[in-house]
Amino acid sequence: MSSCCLNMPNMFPTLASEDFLSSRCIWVNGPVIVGAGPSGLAVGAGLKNQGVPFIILERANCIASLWQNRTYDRLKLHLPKQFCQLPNFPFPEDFPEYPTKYQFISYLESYAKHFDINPHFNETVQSANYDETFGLWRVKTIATGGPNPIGVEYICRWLVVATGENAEKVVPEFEGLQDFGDHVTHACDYKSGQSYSGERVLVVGCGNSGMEVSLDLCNHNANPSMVVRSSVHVLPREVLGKSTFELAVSMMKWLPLWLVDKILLILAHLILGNTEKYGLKKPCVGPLELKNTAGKTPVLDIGAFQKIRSGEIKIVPGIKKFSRGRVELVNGETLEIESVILATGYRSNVPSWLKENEFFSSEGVPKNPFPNGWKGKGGLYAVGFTRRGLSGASLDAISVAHDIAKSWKEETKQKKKSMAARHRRCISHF
Ligand SMILES: Cc1cc2nc3c(=O)[nH]c(=O)nc-3n(C[C@H](O)[C@H](O)[C@H](O)COP(=O)(O)OP(=O)(O)OC[C@H]3O[C@@H](n4cnc5c(N)ncnc54)[C@H](O)[C@@H]3O)c2cc1C
Ligand SMILES: NC(=O)C1=CN([C@@H]2O[C@H](COP(=O)(O)OP(=O)(O)OC[C@H]3O[C@@H](n4cnc5c(N)ncnc54)[C@H](OP(=O)(O)O)[C@@H]3O)[C@@H](O)[C@H]2O)C=CC1
Ligand SMILES: O=C(O)C(=O)Cc1c[nH]c2ccccc12
Repeated sequence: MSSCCLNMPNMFPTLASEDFLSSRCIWVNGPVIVGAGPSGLAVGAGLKNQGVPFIILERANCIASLWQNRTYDRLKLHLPKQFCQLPNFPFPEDFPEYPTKYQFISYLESYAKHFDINPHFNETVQSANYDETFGLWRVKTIATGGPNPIGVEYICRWLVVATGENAEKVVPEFEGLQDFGDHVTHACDYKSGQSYSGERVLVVGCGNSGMEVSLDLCNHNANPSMVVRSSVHVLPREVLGKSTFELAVSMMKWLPLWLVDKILLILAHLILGNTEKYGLKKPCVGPLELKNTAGKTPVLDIGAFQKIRSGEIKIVPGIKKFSRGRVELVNGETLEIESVILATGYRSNVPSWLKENEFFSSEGVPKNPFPNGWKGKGGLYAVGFTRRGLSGASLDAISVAHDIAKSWKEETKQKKKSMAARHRRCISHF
């Protein structure tokens, strides 16, 4: 058992909270991990391997909810599989170079089963506070799995934040969007272009989501116009049959970042031609530098660019305003459209629940850059905020599980020693 119910007011009088609905307060003998995505599962696996008990709290009703509930049907990993597997459990050998989302989900299900990880589903963390007096975290949740929602409070020494860089969708405000009509969807709710067949669709945003949604729309006989309001790097997913990402990783071992960026841009030019000619202005900063500094992922093209070149995907500039069935662009052009898909990205939700501002920034990511952003003070940890996708999450998870296991073992040993001493004192009294 990793946790037990306590009558908290007797044990820690100052920790009891009047304004909290809950009748349940649970002491966790180990860390509380928030989020059962790849990051949370990878930390759980590392802790299991070292015999450390823990609990995982997950707001959804399943593991990897981003992948299961908030991605479209035809999604594939866009980095080769060796960069996407989690620690201590390789992908099955028959997986293709770029596994489908269903293969990835099935791998994650096997991962959880293999390490016997059983998250608490339907439990959303509402707040987490550090109690300086006791050196403990108080994590409050609402559990909605039963007939009525109940509040639960967990008390623990270690808190692992694994809620991801993509926890909430970004929905920008546009003038007149409320008058446009009902057909406005965020990319996280887009499943397939099937229901858009024959429609004129405005796709807002030209990151990997905007590009891949536009491509999928084309493949279902819809007519997408994609908004490029600033700039974007488009790289081919592969160069002469070899993954561009893998090539970049190899070059990074020998060459400085700026040079790798230059080489990537030359290769992209050789393979795709001049992308700027089609309205895809390039950022001033190179693709990897931009990923590292601003978190903006370059597009790894899987076919959208060909559709842009052929005119099947139309590129349009920024949006001025919407009206019923229409959008007006900053260049004065007006488009008649049936639907809007907002491929406008995601953000962290950490600031909404973690009461801490030393380790995490106001954007909800660790302030320290990679590789130093995984450990805060007072037993606080972060996994999966490196802007380095699944491989970054795996590296974090290994460091975090190792560090927690070390201090859990030390503290457990000390607790055992003091209990033995107390026991001896008791015996000597008789
Ligand atoms: C469409 C898409 C495709 C991607 N493809 C790739 C790829 O090919 N390769 C790659 O390396 N990366 C890719 N990424 C990046 C992606 O961030 C990682 O793949 C991965 O999902 C990150 O794992 P995570 O566990 O950190 O976050 P998530 O997968 O987002 O998991 C976080 C979990 O925390 C839960 N949660 C959030 N808030 C709370 C709360 N308050 N209480 C309880 N639970 C909470 C969420 O429900 C979620 O299940 C992609 C991202 C997107 C959006
Ligand atoms: N196959 C795969 O593996 C896939 C991976 N992903 C990953 O998921 C993550 C999220 O990607 P994505 O969803 O594309 O989000 P991104 O944050 O990468 O892109 C958001 C896009 O929306 C634009 N945008 C934001 N606000 C506005 C606005 N008000 N008006 C016009 N445009 C706007 C941005 O433009 P600007 O740059 O000007 O701010 C940008 O082009 C990335 O890491 C990506 O790599 C996504 C899809 C597929
Ligand atoms: O798909 C993503 O969002 C990722 O973060 C994967 C990723 C990590 N580093 C990169 C550099 C270039 C393109 C994708 C990635």
